[in-house]
Amino acid sequence: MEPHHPRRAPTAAMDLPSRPAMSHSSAFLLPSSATPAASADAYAVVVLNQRLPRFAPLLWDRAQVRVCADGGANRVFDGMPELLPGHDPDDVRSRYKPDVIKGDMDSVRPEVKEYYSNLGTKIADQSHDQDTTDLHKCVAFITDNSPGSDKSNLCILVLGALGGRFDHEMGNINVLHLFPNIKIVLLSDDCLIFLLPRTHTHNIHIERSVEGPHCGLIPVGAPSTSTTTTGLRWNLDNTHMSFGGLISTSNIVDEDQVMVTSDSDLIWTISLRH
Ligand SMILES: Nc1ncnc2c1ncn2[C@@H]1O[C@H](COP(=O)(O)OP(=O)(O)OP(=O)(O)O)[C@@H](O)[C@H]1O
Ligand SMILES: Cc1ncc(C[n+]2csc(CCO)c2C)c(N)n1
Repeated sequence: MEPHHPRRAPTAAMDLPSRPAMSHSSAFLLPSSATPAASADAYAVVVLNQRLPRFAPLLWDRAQVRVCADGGANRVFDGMPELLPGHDPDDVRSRYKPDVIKGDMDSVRPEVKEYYSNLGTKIADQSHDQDTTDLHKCVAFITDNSPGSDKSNLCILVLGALGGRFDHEMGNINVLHLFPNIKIVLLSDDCLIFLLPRTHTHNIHIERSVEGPHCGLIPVGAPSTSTTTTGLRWNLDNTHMSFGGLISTSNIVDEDQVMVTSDSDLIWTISLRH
């Protein structure tokens, strides 16, 4: 094959109508010393009721808005001093003050609620709504309160979203599908997840110092008739994916840039390095 020829004729890509590109990067996880301009993009942090990931203080420090989902406030109250040994626990608590505690308020401890309320945190009790999860309520709050109609620059980082109770995990993944136009990243100590809406072709920049190599591409909401990728060890080429058939788990990123195009919304997941 002559050097300037493409490695493969673009038959698969032509089956999918062309769509605008969307870029993704996990630069928000880089330490301050290595932070490129891209990670300076504004983001909100939501803390859920699970053990705080080790990078919680870093993400909290750089966030524009900090929201605790109900019992997530207990995790900040107890967990931030634990993650910052050598600092005075009282100083840490007063410094890591949520802007809002939101949810049905059956998990936040009364003394925690009172402590933050006295510091000026807004307490939004939504115990009347037993049909939406606390994360759903928090994301709706953030989108409703972010200025302008164009939410494409808004990013929401959700801490403690994975691992633990499977019903909660699935509820958290459902929130990605409920807000397909908002960039929401679910995080744990071990991996991250976000949605790749079918409306776009996706360029995922891999931050190799903090993420990879294990990854997956999963059609949670609906089967995909055609998904095409580049940059993976096991690429898809106009491939059908469904539960009960093929889904891409235990894949590996082989390049710094992964491209994904699909006719269905897909979940992208990648391991985080310790
Ligand atoms: N074990 C978990 N795994 C994943 N996410 C969780 C887990 N526990 C809580 N969360 C998330 O944190 C949010 C707040 O948790 P909290 O325990 O306050 O909720 P809750 O509504 O009281 O839950 P439930 O009544 O079902 O126990 C939940 O809506 C969920 O998004
Ligand atoms: C079909 C159906 N299943 C479960 C619930 C319960 N539920 C869903 S979200 C939520 C609030 C949790 O903070 C609760 C209690 C429901 N309402 N409808």
